[in-house]
Amino acid sequence: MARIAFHEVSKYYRGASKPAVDHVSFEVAESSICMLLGTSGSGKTTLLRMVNRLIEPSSGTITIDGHSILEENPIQLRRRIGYVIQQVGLFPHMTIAENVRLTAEIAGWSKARMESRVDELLTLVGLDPAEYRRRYPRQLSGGQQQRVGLARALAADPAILLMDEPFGALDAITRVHLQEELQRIQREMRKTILFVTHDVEEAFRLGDQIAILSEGRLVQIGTPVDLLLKPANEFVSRLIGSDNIQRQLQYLPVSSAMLTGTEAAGRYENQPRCSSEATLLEALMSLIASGAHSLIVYDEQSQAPIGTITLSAINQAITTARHAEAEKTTASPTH
Ligand SMILES: Nc1ncnc2c1ncn2[C@@H]1O[C@H](COP(=O)(O)OP(=O)(O)OP(=O)(O)O)[C@@H](O)[C@H]1O
Repeated sequence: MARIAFHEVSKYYRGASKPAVDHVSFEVAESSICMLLGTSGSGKTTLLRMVNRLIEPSSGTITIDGHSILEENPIQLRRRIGYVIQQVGLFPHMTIAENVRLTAEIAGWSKARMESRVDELLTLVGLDPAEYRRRYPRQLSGGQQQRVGLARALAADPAILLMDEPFGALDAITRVHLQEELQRIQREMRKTILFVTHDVEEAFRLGDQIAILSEGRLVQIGTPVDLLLKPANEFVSRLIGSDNIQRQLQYLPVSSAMLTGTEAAGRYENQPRCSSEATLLEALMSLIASGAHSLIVYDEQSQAPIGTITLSAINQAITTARHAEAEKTTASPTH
């Protein structure tokens, strides 16, 4: 259990003319990933670090499962919250196993349990324990060190993970590998994750929800599809590139372009199939690969046919979204 709720949270740093975080309210559902996305200085890190009380809010409340974190001892609180940062921060004079074990020790695991736990964790993050447990941090690449950072954060089995640009310093290929690893681990572990990034692609790839911040304020929060289909204003639209064709294909569901009823009538015979949960890109690839004029869209749960999808319907959906965006931009030149 770990639902995080922010209620009217603000942070004023001493001497600053504006708040770093300004009356922010939203919730992160249990076992979900919420990405904090925004330009530099928008308050992402400040908001994140208020959850484990490395920074105290000036006003407002933060609750975990309905209980205010301000009423909890900060040390106890941090024991049940994993924290991963870009600089990793491994102890250089300790082996990898010792670095990971330290967190498990703090959490009070028995000695025997700890040994197997370290190996389990290293395996979980894709490092062979036999090869890596005796190495020192300097003998690991940046990506491998970040894997250890994740293992260490998971060592005490926290329900919550706070991640602050953990993959920001890695090259693009390693970053995608680690994002995929995190997705795999999350399918198994179901943590509640708050993840700071300024990389839109990363936010879309990992986020169940994306919270968009600007100048300390929460501008919009929603699923990647919500943001693509209904960006709250031009700032959001520009930030996420809502008119980016590739992004639309990658993230919009088949349902946003599907033909139903009379439009689709008579087309259910002998056509290749496509799941209702597929993306437009997956549908497009199937259309190209099969050479078919259309695909029958099947409901993922009931397996009943619910419509069809064609190349021109996909084109139409994307064109409509782009026109809607262009009209919005013309109507409201400022955000
Ligand atoms: N300790 C501090 N004292 C005073 N001001 C601070 C402090 N830490 C951050 N700030 C200011 O608060 C604002 C928000 O900073 P924060 O680091 O939370 O933003 P961010 O969105 O995480 O930025 P970045 O992506 O560049 O890390 C910035 O204007 C920053 O200068």
